[in-house]
Amino acid sequence: MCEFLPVKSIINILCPVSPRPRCCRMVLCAVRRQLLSSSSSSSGGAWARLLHRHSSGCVHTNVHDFNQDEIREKLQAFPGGSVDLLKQESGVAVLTVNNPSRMNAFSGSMMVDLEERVSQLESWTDGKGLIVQGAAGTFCSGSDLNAVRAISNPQDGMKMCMFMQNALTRLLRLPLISVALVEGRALGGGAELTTACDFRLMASDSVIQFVHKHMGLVPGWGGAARLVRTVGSQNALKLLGGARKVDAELGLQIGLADAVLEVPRAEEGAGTQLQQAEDWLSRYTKGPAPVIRAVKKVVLSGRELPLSEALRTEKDVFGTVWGGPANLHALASKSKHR
Ligand SMILES: CCCC(=O)SCCNC(=O)CCNC(=O)[C@H](O)C(C)(C)COP(=O)(O)OP(=O)(O)OC[C@H]1O[C@@H](n2cnc3c(N)ncnc32)[C@H](O)[C@@H]1OP(=O)(O)O
Repeated sequence: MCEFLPVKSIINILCPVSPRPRCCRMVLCAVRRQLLSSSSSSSGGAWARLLHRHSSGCVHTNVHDFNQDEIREKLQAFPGGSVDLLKQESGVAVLTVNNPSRMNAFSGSMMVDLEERVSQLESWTDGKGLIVQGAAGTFCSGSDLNAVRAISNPQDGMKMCMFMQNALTRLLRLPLISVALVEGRALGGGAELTTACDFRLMASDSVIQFVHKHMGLVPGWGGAARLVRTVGSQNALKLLGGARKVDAELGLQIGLADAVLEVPRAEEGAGTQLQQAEDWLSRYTKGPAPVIRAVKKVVLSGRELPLSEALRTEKDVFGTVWGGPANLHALASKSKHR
């Protein structure tokens, strides 16, 4: 995955017309000089990265041959199932991977659906939280093996991989606090999907398993990189190298699971697992959206950026809430934190 946009591409974004007017050429020369001279400094790099993200919203645009539209068209040739989004007034949305006849395996069109739903969530300014679940009591059995067989050539495999890395990276970077509600099985790409959420809640009888090794593969949707950051490299090596089944107990022990949900028993009044997930998440999504979103942004920048850049981002995000309505209200109410 490339983080930096080449200087040439930045220049093209700033002035896409050709031939460029003389006045434009002079300004662009100065910009190019500045970018090249500061490319080794963190501020130049940060600026280039920022431009890159803002210009495309896409993680892979600077990788040779990555053409989102072309890949979308290819993926649409493998239809079936859907990825559904329900935005609720509470500010918590529910994203459902829905292909129950194949244990919620991802068809090609579902990959395209997923990317579209992520785009919708990116522009949902009132959002605070997200629950990702599978339909009909099981999470997701990875990519649809019928589609995998049909696109088993390396070129198409790479394209699918980049498409899903892009969609899942954007999912994790949403300014929403996200949780994967794992019921039944999360296998292969399904296990990778759980790592694209901030938290994982496992039903007591559920299993997360990176079965890639058994398929002669390694994760390709960004799941290995995220798994290492979540459970550490030793545990990640065990889970990937042994294709080890992670039940709820092991999940809690290694930090892959954040909580285990009760088996719902109507007579005892335990809510459905979705209701339990909403209750669990509510401790983090209680409060005004700008504050919750700011929390996610500072944690995200702390996780992804070098310290100097993370500190700068933290300052910028702080500036968006300092003196804001929630801050002024708290000051006026002289709240005590006992
Ligand atoms: C970079 C991404 C890498 C990947 O994700 S590779 C894919 C990894 N996933 C797998 O290999 C899952 C293979 N499936 C299984 O192990 C089992 O089906 C599974 C999920 C444990 C469920 O077992 P059972 O409860 O016994 O149910 P079952 O096998 O009869 O499955 C019910 C129907 O679902 C289908 N299914 C399950 N997983 C699928 C998949 N990934 N792609 C396509 N179809 C899939 C399965 O073929 C069966 O369909 P049918 O009833 O025979 O028509």
